[in-house]
Amino acid sequence: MSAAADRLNLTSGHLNAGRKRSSSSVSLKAVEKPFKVTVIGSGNWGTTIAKVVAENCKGYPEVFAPLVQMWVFEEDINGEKLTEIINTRHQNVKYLPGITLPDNLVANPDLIDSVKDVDIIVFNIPHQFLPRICSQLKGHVNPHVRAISCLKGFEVGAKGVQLLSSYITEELGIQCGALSGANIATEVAQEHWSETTVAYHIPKDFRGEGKDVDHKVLKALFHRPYFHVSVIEDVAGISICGALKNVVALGCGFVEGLGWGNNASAAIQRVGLGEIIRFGQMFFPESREETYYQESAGVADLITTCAGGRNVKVARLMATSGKDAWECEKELLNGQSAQGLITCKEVHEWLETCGSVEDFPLFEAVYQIVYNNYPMKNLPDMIEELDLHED
Ligand SMILES: NC(=O)C1=CN([C@@H]2O[C@H](COP(=O)(O)OP(=O)(O)OC[C@H]3O[C@@H](n4cnc5c(N)ncnc54)[C@H](O)[C@@H]3O)[C@@H](O)[C@H]2O)C=CC1
Ligand SMILES: O=C(CO)COP(=O)(O)O
Repeated sequence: MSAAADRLNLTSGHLNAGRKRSSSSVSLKAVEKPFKVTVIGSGNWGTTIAKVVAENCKGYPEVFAPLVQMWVFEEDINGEKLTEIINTRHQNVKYLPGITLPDNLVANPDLIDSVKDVDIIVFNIPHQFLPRICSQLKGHVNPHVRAISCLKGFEVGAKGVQLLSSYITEELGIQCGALSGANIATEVAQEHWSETTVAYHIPKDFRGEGKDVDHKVLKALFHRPYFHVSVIEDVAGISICGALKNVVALGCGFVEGLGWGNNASAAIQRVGLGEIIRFGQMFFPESREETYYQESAGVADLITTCAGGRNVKVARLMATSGKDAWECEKELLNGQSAQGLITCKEVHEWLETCGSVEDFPLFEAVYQIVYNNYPMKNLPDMIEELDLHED
């Protein structure tokens, strides 16, 4: 095969604005053995990312095995199995209705079978389910498998606060990066243009170009004409922002639900961005401050989530109805998860453990409103008081 024929060109037309990141035009060598990919998760974002990945695996058979499996937490939908509906009608009628899925995407209810002989696992489930999924997968995943986590959250436990990618690496012994960005799932599924950030460290046991997953392979796996990918190294930075912007979005929902308008929402986002960056600097010093400003996973994700995500909707309903968070989540989301409700508790527990609650007054205020019924209208004072205390 000639050098030219042996290379694959993926061009996005996406400008690199002088940042240190992967090129938008990827020249990719055909690989020794096409990578087999499985997506674990089939919710709103899980199904959307499975669609993206399946489109690329079909489009680049020199690089990826065309058939992509999606592990589905099986459910009965009006007497039919969700997996059967997906495999026959090519729609996830519960979590991504109205979107046709590629026919090379196969739903599998058997977690262990779905990762058999796989090279790349894309994790995409609500983060509260990750520990159980990892414990089930233990012993069934080869150490050379590579992974990307699309989850937004942290794992807080005996080991302190952990990135979910690090948790996957520790539990399964596999290298894991992250994908995070300003990506409301339904907009991506409808193929409206958006950007995202993938972050991945090349592991010590990297087997070489054409044999192992590198930044070019990841770009080929996720980049679509409607979904522009930048690949960087800062796994911590993109993961911290992805997790914490959900907490900030709850704060925005409270002030919007109270009818305070755009100025109040912008104030919450300003304070929130400061706390996100401080959290990164205090607990993940390897994260890079420029990631928060320059990448889709940074301030852009904060803006889109606070404008139209599920967390903001749940918090708005809490404010307008007086119902608690769990009732509002149930009423609005039909089985989907507002991850900020769990993350604000995990963050509170971690900050309490290390005596840093007062350094994060917004995160603390959101926690107190969700779990201890503090009045939302006191939010400005809760932030202000703690700010003064800090001085
Ligand atoms: N939906 C969105 O717009 C975006 C979501 N994310 C993140 O992606 C991650 C996954 O979110 P979604 O796919 O939207 O999930 P989702 O919020 O739609 O959750 C529903 C999923 O959870 C599954 N599930 C329910 N009980 C389960 C159990 N016991 N064990 C395992 N799975 C169970 C359901 O089967 C379904 O697949 C989250 O961390 C979220 O923050 C990131 C970007 C965008
Ligand atoms: O992460 C998201 C957008 O990037 C989605 O946010 P919500 O979970 O609040 O819908």
